[in-house]
Amino acid sequence: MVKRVALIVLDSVGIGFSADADEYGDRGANTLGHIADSAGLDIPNMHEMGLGNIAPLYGLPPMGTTSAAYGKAKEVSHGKDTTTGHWEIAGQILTEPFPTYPNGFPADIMEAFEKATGKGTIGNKVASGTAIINELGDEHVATGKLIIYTSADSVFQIAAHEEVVPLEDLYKYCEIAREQLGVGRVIARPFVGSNGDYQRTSNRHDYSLEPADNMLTRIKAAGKDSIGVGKIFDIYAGKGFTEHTYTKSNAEGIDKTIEFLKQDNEGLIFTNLVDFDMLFGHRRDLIGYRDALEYFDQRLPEITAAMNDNDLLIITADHGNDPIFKGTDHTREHIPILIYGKKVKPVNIGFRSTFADIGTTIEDVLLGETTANGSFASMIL
Ligand SMILES: O=P(O)(O)O[C@H]1O[C@H](CO)[C@@H](O)[C@H]1O
Ligand SMILES: [Mn+2]
Ligand SMILES: [Mn+2]
Repeated sequence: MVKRVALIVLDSVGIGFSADADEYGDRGANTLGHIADSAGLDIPNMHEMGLGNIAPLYGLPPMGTTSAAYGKAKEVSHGKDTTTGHWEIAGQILTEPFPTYPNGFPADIMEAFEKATGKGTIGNKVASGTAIINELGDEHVATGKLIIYTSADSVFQIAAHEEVVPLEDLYKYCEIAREQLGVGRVIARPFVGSNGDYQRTSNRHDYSLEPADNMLTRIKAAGKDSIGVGKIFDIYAGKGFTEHTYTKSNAEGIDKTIEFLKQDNEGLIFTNLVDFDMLFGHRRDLIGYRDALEYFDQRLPEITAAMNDNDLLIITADHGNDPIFKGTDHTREHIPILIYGKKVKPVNIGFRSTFADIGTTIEDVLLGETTANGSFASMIL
């Protein structure tokens, strides 16, 4: 009987564009495939688990026998952002996409925000976060006006210098925007530096819309532990958790996951490792992305060593972010699924028709019931 599941989302680690990728301009994208092909990928642990059995990956040929069950899934929801991907994993499918603003936010939205915060704004366009703080940082420091920007995702991002706008104030302005807007996420983007040379800090904070009832709320309602590690808590707007901890890096996210695994808990430990996406995917940093994957793989044995015999470890992703693809945005891709556990049969769970099969399976094994079809529990246990 499975008492505990550790679910780790490698943020943006997609495994090839999906059939509907054209709708997103993403035909040809393949995050893992292109990294393996262009940079070489030395990840013996995930290879052994069956990563190369899911889809062709250069240098990672399919294994005859794998150490984990493996498969992949496609996204049904309309959207390719973090919130949409995570919500679908937990069982909530978005038929109406969150609104996006490819031409910046309309005047009425900006006026209402300026009025409620009492702050002026600059920017208001689609931008890369590291580029726009260097472009507009000096003006922001001189005038105190908040830098507002968005992307292909449904995001309202507010960048401000930590010494010009205290963090508390920045977070307050984000809360105001959260109340005013229907975007998927409002994101605080604090930075430091001077004279055209600015760097973001790890005090980023995300404000998501509140999800419907999902895997998390049902696990919590059943009296089990529901533990969030990293930005997981924010992605679900804090709904459905019994405990959570923020992290500042993939390394710390892995440390915290191991700490929780060593504790006496029962239920779900749910971790998001965002560096893949934030530091490397959006920056189109192929080598950085490759190195981050190799680092995770090196630490995988520490994670599995901290597991009890009846625990399950599920490694997956939420969308793609191919570091050699055009632009700097997410890519519409399938997600890999690896399921490891002492009692897991190392089978191919196939190509799942929705990310939600992951959450459905977790509810199936932890609660003994599901609210949807799609559990692969009977294949692996
Ligand atoms: O370029 P930066 O600021 O990293 O922003 C990226 O991060 C956002 C949220 O993950 C995405 O929507 C994209 O805009
Ligand atoms: Mn993401
Ligand atoms: Mn992202």
